[in-house]
Amino acid sequence: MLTINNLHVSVKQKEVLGGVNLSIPENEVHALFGANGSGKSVLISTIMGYPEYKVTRGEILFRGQNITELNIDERVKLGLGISEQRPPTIKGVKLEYLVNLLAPEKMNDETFRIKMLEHFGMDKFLNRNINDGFSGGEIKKSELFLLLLTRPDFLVLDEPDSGVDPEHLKMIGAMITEILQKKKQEGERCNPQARSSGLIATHSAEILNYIHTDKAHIMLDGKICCSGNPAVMMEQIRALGYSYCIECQHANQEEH
Ligand SMILES: Nc1ncnc2c1ncn2[C@@H]1O[C@H](COP(=O)(O)OP(=O)(O)OP(=O)(O)O)[C@@H](O)[C@H]1O
Repeated sequence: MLTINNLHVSVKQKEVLGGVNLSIPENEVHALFGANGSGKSVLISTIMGYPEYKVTRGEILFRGQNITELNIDERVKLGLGISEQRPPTIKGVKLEYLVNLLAPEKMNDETFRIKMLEHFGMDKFLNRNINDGFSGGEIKKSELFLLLLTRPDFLVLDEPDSGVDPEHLKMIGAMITEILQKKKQEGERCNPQARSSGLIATHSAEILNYIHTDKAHIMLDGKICCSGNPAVMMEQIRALGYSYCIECQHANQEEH
């Protein structure tokens, strides 16, 4: 569904991604690990088309279409959606305004109001400016809530578990699972196996206790250096740290 070929990205004339290759098939959710500054957020921002990140080489394909040169809004219309690591505070714009803009019919839908607004505790935030004075966990919830309204076909999440306590983590996991539920087409029977695809950057991998991920990748110095089973990889990172990835990569380079 998403294919990235030899992606090189610069910011302020400095190369920060140096040849990323990644492929995420339909119905799969992948995890992205990597030390601080390894390039996870840059990769995610480039997938979404944030203009400060300049693609100098390579391409991003979404469902076979080259989206490398498309604007953010064009990518969103094609079905990409993001929850940012540090979303902005928007003073003067109430959350309710965005909800009405994105999905006006939902506000009059009783099932939605009970299931989504009350269950996820979002009703009390509707009347507040977006993210203004929200706690870290509340910001994550509010981002995911907006994604729940649009249910993108491909979800990009930048550290949805950072700064979230264990109880809220469970709720964040439930929200992500709900977003990933494939939109049911009219007349189509619900297939619980069918879900949207996604890429989740995480340090702690705590969120992966609540969401099934099919594969994980480790970023090192602006490249994906390793891919494999998410649980096994996280166990190795916990035991050996990212310095082991550096040693492993050096050993591989010498071998070749
Ligand atoms: N706007 C920017 N201006 C200058 N450098 C940037 C900018 N955005 C990213 N970088 C640099 O790109 C590199 C990768 O940053 P990135 O935010 O992708 O790391 P990360 O893997 O997400 O780290 P963390 O886990 O700490 O969030 C870093 O060296 C960072 O300083």
